[in-house]
Amino acid sequence: MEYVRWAGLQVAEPLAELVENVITPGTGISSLQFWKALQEIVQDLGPRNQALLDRRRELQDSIDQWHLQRRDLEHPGQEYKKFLYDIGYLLPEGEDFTISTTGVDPEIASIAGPQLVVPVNNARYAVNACNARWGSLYDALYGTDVIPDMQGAQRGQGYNPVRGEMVVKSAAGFLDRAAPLEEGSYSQAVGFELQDSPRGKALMVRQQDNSTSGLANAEQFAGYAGEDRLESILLKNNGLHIEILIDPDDPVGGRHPAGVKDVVLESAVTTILDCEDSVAAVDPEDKTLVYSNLLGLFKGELETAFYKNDQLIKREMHPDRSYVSPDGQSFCLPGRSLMLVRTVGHLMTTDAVLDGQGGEIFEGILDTMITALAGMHDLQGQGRFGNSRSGSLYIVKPKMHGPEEVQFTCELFARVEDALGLPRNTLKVGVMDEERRTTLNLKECIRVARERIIFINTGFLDRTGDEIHTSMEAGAMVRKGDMKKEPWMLAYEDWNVDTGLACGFRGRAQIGKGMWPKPAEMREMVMDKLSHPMAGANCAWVPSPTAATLHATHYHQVNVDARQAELEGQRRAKLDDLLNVPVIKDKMPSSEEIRQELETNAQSILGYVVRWVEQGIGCSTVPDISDTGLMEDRATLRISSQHMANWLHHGLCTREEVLEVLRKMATVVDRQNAHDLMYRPMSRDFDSSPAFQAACDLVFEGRSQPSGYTEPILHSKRREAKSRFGV
Ligand SMILES: CC(=O)SCCNC(=O)CCNC(=O)[C@H](O)C(C)(C)COP(=O)(O)OP(=O)(O)OC[C@H]1O[C@@H](n2cnc3c(N)ncnc32)[C@H](O)[C@@H]1OP(=O)(O)O
Ligand SMILES: O=CC(=O)O
Ligand SMILES: [Mg+2]
Repeated sequence: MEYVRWAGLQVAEPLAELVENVITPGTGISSLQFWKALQEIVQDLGPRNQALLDRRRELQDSIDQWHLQRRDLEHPGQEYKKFLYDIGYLLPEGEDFTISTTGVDPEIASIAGPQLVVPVNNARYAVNACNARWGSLYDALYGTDVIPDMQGAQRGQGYNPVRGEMVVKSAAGFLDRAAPLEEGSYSQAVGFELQDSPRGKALMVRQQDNSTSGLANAEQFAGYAGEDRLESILLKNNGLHIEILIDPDDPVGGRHPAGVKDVVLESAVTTILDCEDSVAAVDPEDKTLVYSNLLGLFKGELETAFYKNDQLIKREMHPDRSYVSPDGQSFCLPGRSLMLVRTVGHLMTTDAVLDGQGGEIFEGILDTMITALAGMHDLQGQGRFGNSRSGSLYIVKPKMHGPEEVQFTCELFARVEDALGLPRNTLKVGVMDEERRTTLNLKECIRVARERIIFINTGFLDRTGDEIHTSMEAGAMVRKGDMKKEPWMLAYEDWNVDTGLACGFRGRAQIGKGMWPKPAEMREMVMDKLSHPMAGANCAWVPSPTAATLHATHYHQVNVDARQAELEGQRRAKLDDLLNVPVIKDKMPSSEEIRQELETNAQSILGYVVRWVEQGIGCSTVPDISDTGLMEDRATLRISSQHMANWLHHGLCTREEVLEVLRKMATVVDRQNAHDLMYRPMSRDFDSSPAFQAACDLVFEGRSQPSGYTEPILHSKRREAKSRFGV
C-alpha cells in the first residue's frame, strides 16, 4: 500500500484521495487542515485510548483472580458486589439529573418506531435502508410467513389471488385498529371520499351497504394526494403515518372494490449506517469504501445498479413525499429514514492512517473524524436531500466499558467539533448498553454524555458475549439458548429502560431494544416484538426493510409515550439480579446436550466466519443446524466462540472433542455453501483454510482475546485470505 505524507501522518493513498478530492470539497476544510487536526487529536487522545484498554485488562485480571480464589463458594453475592466496588468496576450512583440534549430531530426525540440497521459498505442495501422509511404492508404480508403458507394460499411463482385476498383482509384489519371508522370496517369499503367540514376536508369511507362513515377520530386524517382523482389518503396514529394508495387501474387496485392498491406504512423511522459489527473492513481499501458510501448517503447521491430477476434495477435515494393537508395546505414528509452512523469502538487500530512513528492509529478516532467531515455536507445543507433538520449528526458508539470510556468519546467528539468548526454538541452520541461495565454504571455513563446523548440501546448480543467473558473463571455457563431466561438478562432489559426514563429520555431521546436475529421468521417476530414498545422502548432494531414495516404495526398498537409515562418513576430491575452470573447452578448438561450445544455453536461460528474471512461479508444469514436462517454478525460470533471457550475451559469437553466437532460442522457448512461458486471448502484442507483456522483460534484462543472480542482474529485472517486469494 502506498502512503501519502500529510501533517506528520502517513495516509493510505485511496483514503488520501477520497478526502482530498471528494470529501473535503465544499466543506470549507482543506485536506491539510483535516489531517493536521487528526494528527493533533491522535497525539493527544491516542495514549488515553490505550490507557482505557489497559484498564479493561486490569479489571478483567482482578475479576479472574477473584473467581479463581472462590470457585467453591456457593453464594458469593454480597462479597462479590463489594469486590466490584472496591476495584472500581462498579461505581456509586450520583444525584438524579435530566439529560439536556438539544437540537434533536423528532424521529429520535418523539416518534417511536423501528430502527433499521444496515452494513454501510453494501450500497445496494444501504440505499434500500434509507428508502425504507416507507414500506408496503401488502408486500410485507404477502412475501413473508406472517400469512401462513397454508393450502391454497402458498407463496410461489406468480401472484396467488387467494393469498392476495388474505393480505387485503389482514391490512384492512390493521386499519380498523390503527385508524378506526366511526362505524363499519375498511374491509367493507367500496370508496373513499373527501367531504367539506369545519376543519377543511374530512375523510368519508363508503361501505358496501352504501352508508358512509368518517373516522372515529377525525384528527387522524392527515392529508391526501391527487388533484382530479384521489390517489392516496394519509392517516396518522401514535405519530406514525399510514398511506392508503388508490388506483383502480392497477392490477391489485383493480380487484379491490375501493381501488386500494396498497397500504404503505411509515416504517424505518431511523436507520443505523453500520461501520461496525455487520461490516468486514480490515484495510485501507475497505475503510475507504465505507467512508465513500457514508459520504454518498449524506450527500444524497449514492446510487447502485444491479440485476434482479434478469432486470436491471437502478436504485437511488427517494425524494420527500408531497401531500395536501385537510385544510388545503401543501406539505412534505421525509422520504428517507433519518440516518445515524455506528462507528467502531475503542479497541481496534487501522493502517489506513499511520502516526508519526509509523504505528497504526485508533480506528474509532479516524471513524469519528471522517464521519463528521462527511456529515458536514448535510449540516451545511449541501446534500441533494437533508438528513437532520435540526443541525445534528448522530453517531452511535458501540462496546464502551463504563463512564470513563463514554467521557472519552465525548471529549473526542468535542475535539472533532473544534477541529471542523462545528458548534459544540453538534455530534450527538448513542451509547450502546452492551458491555457489562456500562450496564452496571449506566446512569453515570449517561451523566457524562448528558449534553449530547440521544440514545441508549440494549445490544443484548454483545452483552451476552461480555457476560460470558467477564465471568469466564466463575464456572461453566448455561446453554446459549437459555441465556435469555437468566435473571441478569431480564434485569438488564428493565434496567436500561428504568435508567433512561429516570434520566429524562421520554420525549428527548431513544431507548432502544435489540436486533431480531431471524430474518425469515417474520410471524414469530410479529408475535414477539410487540414486547419492545410494551417495555417502554421507543425504538427497536430490525434486520430488513420488510421487518421494519411489520414491526411498525407494533407502534400503532402501543402508544409508547403513554407507556413510558406509566413506567416513569419505577425501578423494576435490581442490581443483585444484574450481578447474578449465569453459571450452571444445578445439573450439569448430559453428554448428548453437550454434543448438541457444541455442534450448534461450531456450526454458527464456521458458517459466519467462512464468509467473513474468505469473502469479506460482515453479516449474513447463516442456516443453523436445522436450516433456520439466523442473522450472524460479530456479536453473535462473540457469544458462540466465548461459550465454546468457556465449556472447554471448565472441562465439559476436551480440545480434541472441540476440534472434531469443528471439523464435522465444517463439512456441514461446506455442503450448505456448495451452490456458491466463490466458495472454498474448508474440509478440503483444514490446516490451510484461513476460515477454519480463524474458527479454531476464536475458540482455542477465546479466553485471551480482549473482552472476548472477535475482531483481532477476524481481521488478521481476512488479511491473510486477501493476500493469498486476492479477494
Ligand atoms: C448485534 C448487532 O450488531 S445487530 C446489527 C448488525 N446486523 C445488521 O446490520 C443486520 C442487517 N441485515 C442484513 O445485513 C441482512 O438483512 C441479512 C444479512 C441479515 C440478510 O441478508 P440477505 O440474506 O441478503 O436477505 P434477503 O435475501 O432475505 O433479502 C435481500 C433483500 O432485502 C434487502 N435488505 C436486507 N437487509 C437489508 C437491510 N438491513 N437494509 C436494507 N435492505 C436490506 C436487500 O436490499 C435485498 O433487496 P434487493 O434485492 O431489492 O436489494
Ligand atoms: O449491537 C448489538 C448487539 O446486540 O450487540
Ligand atoms: Mg453489538
